[in-house]
Amino acid sequence: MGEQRRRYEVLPGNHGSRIKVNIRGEDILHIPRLNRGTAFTTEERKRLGLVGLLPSGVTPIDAQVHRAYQQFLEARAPMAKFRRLASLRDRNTVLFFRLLSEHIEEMMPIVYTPTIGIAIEQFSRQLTRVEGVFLSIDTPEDIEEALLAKGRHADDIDIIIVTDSEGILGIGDQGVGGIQICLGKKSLYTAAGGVDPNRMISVCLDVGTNNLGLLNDDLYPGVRHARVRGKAYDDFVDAFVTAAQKVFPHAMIHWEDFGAANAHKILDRYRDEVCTFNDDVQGTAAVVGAAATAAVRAKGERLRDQRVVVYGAGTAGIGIADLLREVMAGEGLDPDEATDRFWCLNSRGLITDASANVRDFQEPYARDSLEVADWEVDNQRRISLAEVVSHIKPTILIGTSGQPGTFSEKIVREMAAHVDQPIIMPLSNPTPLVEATPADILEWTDGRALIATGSPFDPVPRGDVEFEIAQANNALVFPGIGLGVAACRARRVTDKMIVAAAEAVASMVQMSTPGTPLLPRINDLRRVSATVAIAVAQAAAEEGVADVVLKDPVQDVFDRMWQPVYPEFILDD
Ligand SMILES: NC(=O)C1=CN([C@@H]2O[C@H](COP(=O)(O)OP(=O)(O)OC[C@H]3O[C@@H](n4cnc5c(N)ncnc54)[C@H](O)[C@@H]3O)[C@@H](O)[C@H]2O)C=CC1
Ligand SMILES: CC(=O)C(=O)O
Ligand SMILES: [Mg+2]
Repeated sequence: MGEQRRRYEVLPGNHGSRIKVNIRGEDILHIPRLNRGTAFTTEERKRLGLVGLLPSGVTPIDAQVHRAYQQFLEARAPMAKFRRLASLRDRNTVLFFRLLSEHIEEMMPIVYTPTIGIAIEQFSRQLTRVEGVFLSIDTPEDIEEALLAKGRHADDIDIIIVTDSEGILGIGDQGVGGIQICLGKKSLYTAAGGVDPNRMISVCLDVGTNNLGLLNDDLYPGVRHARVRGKAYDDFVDAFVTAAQKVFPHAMIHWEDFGAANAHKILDRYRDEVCTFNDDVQGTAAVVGAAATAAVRAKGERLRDQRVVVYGAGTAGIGIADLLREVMAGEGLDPDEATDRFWCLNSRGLITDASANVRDFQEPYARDSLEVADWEVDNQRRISLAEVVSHIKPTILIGTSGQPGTFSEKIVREMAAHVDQPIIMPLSNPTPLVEATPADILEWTDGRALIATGSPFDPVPRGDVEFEIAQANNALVFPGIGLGVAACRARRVTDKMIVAAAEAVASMVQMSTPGTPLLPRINDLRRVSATVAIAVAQAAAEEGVADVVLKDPVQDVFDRMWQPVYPEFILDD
């Protein structure tokens, strides 16, 4: 097996903080998981052959964190901060995660949305060493070798985060630059969910790109042709899943930012066969399900009584509708009644049974065209959001369209004219793509709206109240789902496990005073993730898909969470 495996081995237990090493000297400083820079004590330097390779002073980790944080602050622009953090991550794993964990609210917008969107767009220009596995559709025979090249054994990997980069956030096709979204998600799996960073790999399926800017850029490092579609694409994905299962049979495959045509299709193709999870479909659904549940509870209502408009009926939007529908069914609605609570729009307006090019996963939500026969259409023959809002008087409005500013003042005021506390969630990322800003929504609703956004927003002061804005981002749930799946060795990720994650998050929300957010705060991510993990593992056991039954779920999940502390080295002779 690979070189890295032989050079060191993370021993089980103790939160991943005992490591057997059989290398000495400079090699240790070059492996981020082993390196601790000037924090190596004098004694360790002697044992590990590091004498003379570092300045003689010994810096405790707290001082290192302080220094790294000052360097972070000195970097002004978000991308400069991003580069600082990426470079630290590539030098010293423990210090990077200690810093990130201690400043998660401040640094998440750098390692994740919105700054990650810029990093992805600038990938070709900013290219440095990137961690990850790149699989090319032009050489599918190399897939297994490439997965093995990471030097990990069958049991070493819990999560494979994979993208084909067609639908990166709301910024579309980004070619191999999409690997950065996998790295951002990977950082959060560890910082929030305590998944050992060595137990994950990031994969980019390079199937070409239809981004003409990239195809015409000499610096673009991906395969230089248009996206391959159809059978060749499906066969490539299949070859990847087969190889991934063979090489890492216990790993959950996390799909990220596939295009609308493939995301639901791939999930449906594999969900009953392998342990697999689509973050945009299921992770987003769980967090929005939690926010919606918390909001209706605060209003003393139930989800089954809501009228829901989904603006942007793609990967995320329909995932959300599917989950809310399942919760409504759990509250006693039959499936048709539950489906009838949704009005979904795509770029062609309201989806009806007369709409063209309706995708399979959207079809259940197509409205009866007779019901809307006398509604007005715009000059492109579409039934617009404004028209839907004025007829339906929705209680919940969800934005997953990637279309900035589309929740206009007129639309929001119209919604608020009929509903006491409208629930409005403009979820599109990164920040510039938000359908409406929280400050505007609060202004247009006289502070009555209950809001959650996909990217972070500052609190909004209004009169005596400061409104904290919930961040309804799948980051609040996917780390806990991955942790829970790994802890109980789940063979599948079922809908009930996703609903359990949503319920776990909703149960942590206390909306006792005006202005409190609809979801737990980002500072609380580690506790949220552990709570989600326990709920997911319990649901997996109830569903009969867990290979390991947790005897003491709290202790078992906590024991599994990797902690950013420098490891004890056990020397191999
Ligand atoms: N907050 C969160 O956790 C998440 C947020 N998102 C965000 O949601 C947005 C969409 O992402 P995906 O669902 O993955 O993309 P997608 O491409 O699968 O779906 C976008 C949908 O929006 C529709 N659309 C486009 N223009 C429209 C218009 N003018 N009016 C109405 N609908 C329109 C498209 O037809 C499509 O159905 C992105 O900005 C993404 O960042 C996605 C996943 C998670
Ligand atoms: C958050 C996320 O997964 C997205 O915007 O695609
Ligand atoms: Mg995504």
